[in-house]
Amino acid sequence: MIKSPEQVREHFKNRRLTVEYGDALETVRRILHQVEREGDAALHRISQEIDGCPVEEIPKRAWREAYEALDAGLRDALETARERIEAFYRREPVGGFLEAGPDGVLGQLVRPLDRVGVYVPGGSAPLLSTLLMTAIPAKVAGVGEVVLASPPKVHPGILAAAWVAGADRLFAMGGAQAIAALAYGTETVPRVDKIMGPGNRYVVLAKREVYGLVGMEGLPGPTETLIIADASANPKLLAADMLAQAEHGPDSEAWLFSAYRELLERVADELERQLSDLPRAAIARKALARSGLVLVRDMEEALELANLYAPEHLCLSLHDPMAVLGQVRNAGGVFLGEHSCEALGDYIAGPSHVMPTSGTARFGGGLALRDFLKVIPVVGLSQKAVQRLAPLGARMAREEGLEAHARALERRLKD
Ligand SMILES: NC(=O)c1ccc[n+]([C@@H]2O[C@H](COP(=O)([O-])OP(=O)(O)OC[C@H]3O[C@@H](n4cnc5c(N)ncnc54)[C@H](O)[C@@H]3O)[C@@H](O)[C@H]2O)c1
Ligand SMILES: N[C@H](CO)Cc1c[nH]c[nH+]1
Ligand SMILES: [Zn+2]
Repeated sequence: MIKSPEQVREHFKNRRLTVEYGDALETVRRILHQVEREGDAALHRISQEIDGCPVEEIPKRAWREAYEALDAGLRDALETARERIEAFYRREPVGGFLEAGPDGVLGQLVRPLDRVGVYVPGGSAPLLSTLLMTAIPAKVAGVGEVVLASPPKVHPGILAAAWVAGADRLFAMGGAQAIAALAYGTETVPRVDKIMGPGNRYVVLAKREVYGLVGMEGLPGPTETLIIADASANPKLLAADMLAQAEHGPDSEAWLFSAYRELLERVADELERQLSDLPRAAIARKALARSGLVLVRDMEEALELANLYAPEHLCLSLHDPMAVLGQVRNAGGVFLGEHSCEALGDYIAGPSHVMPTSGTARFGGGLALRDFLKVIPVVGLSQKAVQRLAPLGARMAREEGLEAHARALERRLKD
């Protein structure tokens, strides 16, 4: 069960979108094409075929009723999560600038997106936390309209979370057909400017296919975690944290790297013990079979492999995690110390749990306020600056063979 660094290095080097496996892409393209061409008729038909019912919009009245029916414990949890997520994103620095200098005015306007679609997974579990973790930052950013999509039958917890997050509309639709509806628009579903949120292979592949027609924050897919542990770590907590991500789906991954063989052996035993009464044990076992325990030489090798893998979650279950934080280059999010576990990040720590997977943390980060904003540069040069800069621009234009550009610049020059 314990793997060597050599066994995993090649796998890590060749990592690609997990979602590409199988024939899902063909299915996704067919669904996208049908919804683009036929609108609502195809959307309802496909939803009926795959998810057993047509698409419907769920009115806000039903969200409020679901919220009012919550037990006090869940209501408190959702409200506390909302406060913490909001407070976190209010701290993100995103301001533009407009500065008058010797050359006139230069700056950047920062504007929220008009309409954003948020996909809330609901296939294997109703991820109401994902709704909060995506719709709340959208609202903090000032997005005009937040349109939610989640597979039918929508769980009451998702309706309540929509109410807590202050979203605008909610459609019971899932998978590639939901992404198609949000990207192309139909008679009933409004076309959005950007689609945010994670999902399974159908959702991720559909997002990738419609990129360009709409924006997106990235391609967050099946969850993954990589823990680096030293001798100070508690095997029971390590096993619990691995299982917390492995239970998401058979295509999830949960890795533990340590230079302490005895610790890995104790975690292996502990995994078996904890799996014995875990409701989603069968799913978790499949995920663990794709990942597992790795005996590394030392901390340096652990960090080198972690940066190569670029995990969604990097958990530093170390006596002194701050000592190695500076060496982390590729990760969706970092969790410091065994108490700051990833499951806290999933629900209530503050930062969104929507993070890059399948190695996309090499070039993308966790969901941020700026994902909901556009930056618009502003140019307002003075006459004096134009006299100095236009000849230089004209010279560059002629080098590019663009005479009209050069002349447009030279017409600004005063004798
Ligand atoms: N990276 C992150 O930030 C993050 C956060 C939360 C969840 N996740 C991941 O999101 C994923 C959620 O997946 P899920 O399946 O539970 O929910 P989902 O809502 O993403 O997918 C369910 C939908 O998939 C479609 N579908 C299923 N089988 C199909 C088939 N054979 N053909 C066509 N369409 C099909 C159906 O329309 C269904 O409604 C999990 O892998 C989880 O790990 C990631
Ligand atoms: N770990 C998942 C992906 O980051 C998010 C999640 C939602 N609910 C529980 N967990
Ligand atoms: Zn999780």
